[in-house]
Amino acid sequence: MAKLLELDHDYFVDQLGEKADAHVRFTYYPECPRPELVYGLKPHSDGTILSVLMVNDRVGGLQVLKDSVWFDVPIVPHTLLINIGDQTEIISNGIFSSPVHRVLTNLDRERLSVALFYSVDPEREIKPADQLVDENRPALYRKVKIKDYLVGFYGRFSEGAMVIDTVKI
Ligand SMILES: O=C(O)CCC(=O)C(=O)O
Ligand SMILES: [Fe+2]
Repeated sequence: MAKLLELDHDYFVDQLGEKADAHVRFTYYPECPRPELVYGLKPHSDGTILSVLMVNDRVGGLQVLKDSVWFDVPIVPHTLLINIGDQTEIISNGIFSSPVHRVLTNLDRERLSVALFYSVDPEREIKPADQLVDENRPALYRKVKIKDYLVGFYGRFSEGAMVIDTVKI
């Protein structure tokens, strides 16, 4: 990613800091008698630098939003899905975007996923990289402490709002 943005090759690694956070979420989605009424996971973007997702290789349900249309994420067995998160969107000044995604429920099949979330040290602040800001492309996001961002994250998520909107200039 740093190479594509013409940043120092370890730019993102440096941003992570000494106490970068990694955690894992196992999600079990049971069968749902009314899938048209219930989300497995409602629309959100991940608050991370990157998320690595291992999805069920038989039951779909993950969808990604592009140009106001929901697309099914195809199932590719034995494949890990790498998802860019909000922290990367902020640091890249919007050049990489953190996709909005959701999970649908399934009438008669249960589903499992395992997600690994990688984040900057919660005590650090992030902002768009100086090299990606100039008069033609001003900073699109304000500086934010990761801890504050993630605290807001779960509150905003439960309200169905997009947390990244809170740091947009
Ligand atoms: O279960 C999935 O396929 C996606 C999980 C997800 O988006 C998340 O945990 O943030
Ligand atoms: Fe997610």
